[in-house]
Amino acid sequence: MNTTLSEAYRDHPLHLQHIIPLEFSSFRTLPDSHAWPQSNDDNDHLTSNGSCIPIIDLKDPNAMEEIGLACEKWGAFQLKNHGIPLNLIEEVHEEAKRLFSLPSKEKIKALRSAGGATGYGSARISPFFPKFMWHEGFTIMGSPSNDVKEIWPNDYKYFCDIMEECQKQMKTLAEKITNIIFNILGISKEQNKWVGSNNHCEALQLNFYPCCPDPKKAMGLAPHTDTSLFTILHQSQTSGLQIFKEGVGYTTVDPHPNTLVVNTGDILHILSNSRFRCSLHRVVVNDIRDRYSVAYFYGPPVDYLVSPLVVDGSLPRFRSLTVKDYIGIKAKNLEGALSLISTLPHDGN
Ligand SMILES: O=C(O)CCC(=O)C(=O)O
Ligand SMILES: [Fe+2]
Repeated sequence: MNTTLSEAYRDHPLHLQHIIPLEFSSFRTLPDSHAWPQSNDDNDHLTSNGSCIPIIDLKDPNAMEEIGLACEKWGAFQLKNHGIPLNLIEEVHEEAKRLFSLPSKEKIKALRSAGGATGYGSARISPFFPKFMWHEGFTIMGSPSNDVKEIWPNDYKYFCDIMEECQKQMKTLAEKITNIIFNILGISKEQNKWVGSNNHCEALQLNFYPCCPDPKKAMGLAPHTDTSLFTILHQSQTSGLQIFKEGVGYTTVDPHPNTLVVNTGDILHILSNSRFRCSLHRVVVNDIRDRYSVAYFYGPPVDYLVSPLVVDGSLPRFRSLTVKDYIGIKAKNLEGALSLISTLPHDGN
């Protein structure tokens, strides 16, 4: 399965300039290549503006109802009592720290290839923006051992074991969340036989946002929505993730150590016929501390036909298409992808 997700990306190669991150630690000032035009809403860096996404206890009897409301209102929620051991998450962050603190010439040994999916490199959305991001990442689809062996020939196994365990635990949690969400939407077991099998799409993404000399002008991760059904994310104790909400603007998601952020993605937005938002989010950086996050992207297999769920005689707002076709459209159009498959004129929502 993972090979097929990698294959879906192989058809859309990137240029090296959009894969190789800067050697960030060697810059005392922000290079022009990474200086973004400032907008008014950038003034609220690292301040929570009062309105925030709900924290939901997975063990609460009302969890299902709260998840439904959060997906409708925000396209995101934070989850506690999620079942993933905190020490495992901490070890993932420790391993990420071990990897990202290496000099560039070491990390480059595991560079994602132009048409590749796994490995070290800049964010996949980079080519869509005029400036570069203050970010580096490591993407894992399947086992990362071949790439990590290039960096640590005699010491790659611990990293791989931790990442594998993390993917396993994330998958179990993702299946629980999917069952809840499909229950809310009234999607039958027949339509979701892939849930709980090994026939699904998943990717683990380690993100690193180094401390930045001029954070107000820099961008950690530019605004985007995730392509997945949903994404489960853990951020280190440094804030930076912001979610956009109509009428509110960008809202900082404050980190809580034992809480995971769940962001709904494009596939869920299409499946729910726009009932659930796909959260537009970005990451801002700071000049005090490095920031790490780990994201687990989850969704149906690449050959799954994504068809909007129509209820009460409503019309489908998107044409049906396979996950692979959607990945292809998104790889060429990023945020324009939803509008391109919309059945309504001038509407992607
Ligand atoms: O670092 C974060 O908090 C967000 C990461 C993210 O949005 C992504 O990896 O798609
Ligand atoms: Fe994201």
